[in-house]
Formats: sequence, C-alpha cells, structure tokens
Amino acid sequence: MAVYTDISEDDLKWFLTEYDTGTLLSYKGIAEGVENSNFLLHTTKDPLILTLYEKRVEKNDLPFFLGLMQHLAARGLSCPLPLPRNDGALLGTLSDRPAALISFLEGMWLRKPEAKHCREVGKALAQMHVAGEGFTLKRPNALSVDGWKVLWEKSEARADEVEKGLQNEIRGELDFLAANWPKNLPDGVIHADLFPDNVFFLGDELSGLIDFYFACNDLLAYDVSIILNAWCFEKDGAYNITKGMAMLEGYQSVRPLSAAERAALPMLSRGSALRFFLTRLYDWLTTPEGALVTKKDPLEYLRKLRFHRQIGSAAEYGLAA
Ligand SMILES: Nc1ncnc2c1ncn2[C@@H]1O[C@H](COP(=O)(O)OP(=O)(O)O)[C@@H](O)[C@H]1O
Ligand SMILES: N[C@@H](CCOP(=O)(O)O)C(=O)O
Repeated sequence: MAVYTDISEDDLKWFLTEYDTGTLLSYKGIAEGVENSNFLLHTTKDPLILTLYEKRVEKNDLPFFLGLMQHLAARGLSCPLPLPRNDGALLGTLSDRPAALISFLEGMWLRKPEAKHCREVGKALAQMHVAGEGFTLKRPNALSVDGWKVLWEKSEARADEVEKGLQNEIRGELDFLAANWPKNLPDGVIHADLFPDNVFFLGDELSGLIDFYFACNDLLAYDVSIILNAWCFEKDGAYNITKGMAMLEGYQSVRPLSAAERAALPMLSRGSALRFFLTRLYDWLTTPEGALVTKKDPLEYLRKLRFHRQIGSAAEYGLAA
C-alpha cells in the first residue's frame, strides 16, 4: 500500500480543472510506496502520477522537492517533472492534502539487481550530485546525527522488545557516531533514499530516479554509503563486493571521490545503516497491526551496521586504490 487518503472522482475532476491535462479517462491507487498516497491517472494527454502528501512530509519542504525535480530534469537527469497548474503553482489541494501532478516515468524497479545495474545506479547518483549544483533552495538533513537521537528517544524504551541488548548497543552507537561523524567533506544536494524501489529500469538500462521526498543538503559521500547499504547486500546479509566495486566504479566514472571521502566511507556507511534502522524501528513499533502498509525489518539494518563496524578501510567495499 500506499493509499492513505482516498479521493472521489468528482473531487479529482475538479482538481484537474486547474491543469492542462486533457480529460480524465481513469485513475487508480498505487499499492507501492510508504510515505505518500499515489495514483496513476490516464487522460486524453500523457499519463500522470498524482501524489497526495501525507503527514510525515513537511508542507514547507514541498517547494524544495518539486523545485529540485525541475532543476535536475532541466540539467538532463531522468526524473519526474512536476506539472504546473494554469496559475503556475506546482502544488494544489485535494482531499484536504497538499497534492501535485508529476510526469509518469516509464520502467520498473528491479527485484534482483545485478552488478551491472549497481554500476548504472552509482553513475546515476553521481550525475544527480553534479546536476544538483546550483540549486538554490536549501533543506538541511533532518535525518542526520541530531535527528537520529530524536528518533531513537521515541523508540528506546521498547527497543529490547525487538532484540535484547539493543538499548545499550544503539545508545553507544549514537554516542560514537556523534563524536566521530565526518566534517568538511564535499556537500550538495543528495537523494538520501536511492533504494531499488526508487530506480526504474527498462531492460538493463536505467530509465530514471523517483521519490525525492527525503532529498536534502548533506555530504555527497553519505549518499554513496546509502546506495552501498541499499543495493550491495544479499538477502542472507552478506556484502557483495562485486556489486560494491561496480557501484563505486560507476559513481567515480562521473565524480571521483576525494581521499577524505574514501577514508570516511566506513563511518558514513555505519551512519546510514543506523538511519534506516531507526526509521524502520520506529515504524515497526508504532504501525498498528492490520495496517495496509508493509513494515520493513529494522534488524536487516542492524546487521548491516554491525558489518560496517568491522570494516577497516573502503577497499573492503570494493573501492579501487
Ligand atoms: N513519476 C513516476 N512514474 C511512474 N511511477 C511512479 C512515479 N512516481 C511514483 N510512481 C509509482 O508509485 C510508487 C510509490 O512512489 P514513491 O514516490 O516511492 O512513494 P513513497 O514516497 O510513498 O514511498 C512507485 O513505486 C511507483 O510504482
Ligand atoms: N527506503 C526506506 C523506506 C522509504 O521507502 P520509500 O518507498 O519511500 O522508498 C527503507 O527501506 O527503510
């Protein structure tokens, strides 16, 4: 699932009068996704995605997300483009939610990505980092070290229900990362959630990136650590160095990592594993039984975090010297 808010056909038709979309032929809710309600619309013109922004998305951040998609698309990155209303605004209101129409991107996400796909993802992330230069709006990363503490405080008391000993382990990890978090690395606009379900392929060719709703300004190499975590581990928890090597080669074919970024990669990977552990843990503990949304396993990211703790240098991820 992600259809948290239902819409009526009459309300949708009324909403569309503000846009140059052609006539509505059909619409349906999209089951995938976690954060927002998404619908696929067929009209007499191009197909469109309608997104209703739900409670975890801060309304004040929407101009950043939608403006970023425009900025990246204008610089040649394949990503959805928000459709302006007749008055030029990118946002409207539907069923009492902020709502936007964005272009439909062809392709589908890969359930079993291989090393060749990881190379394409690395390359596309670097292209996004380069294309993001010059984007003037700013959005600090709410899910970095300070945000992790806030999130942890909401789950801490019940953490041992998920695994005994977690309270102590995570407290120690947060203190360690706060004391050792890298500074003075190159920063810019990062995607911050470039998981397999947010990258579309047509055959083996990457057709585009979606879901910019965690995008923010942060360390570029932190985004690299996120894709290593999201793409390069197998279902049994093993790190696949062939995938890591391909991904890092793909990234560096567009934007070579500096020596300081390379050295920081194990720490950044530890941090990004903790970040996804914490959001998943919070959702795990708070999503009511029977809710239609599929809960993601926090322990998957705890295992990744433990793996990164014993990494000596980025060469162990497959980073060429
Ligand atoms: N621009 C798009 N083109 C095609 N499909 C899309 C597009 N945006 C979203 N989708 C579909 O909607 C699903 C959920 O979108 P996503 O942005 O990941 O939602 P959420 O932010 O709720 O996680 C995607 O997996 C995809 O199937
Ligand atoms: N990628 C995150 C969850 C966010 O889901 P998305 O559907 O918005 O990409 C995770 O796996 O924990």
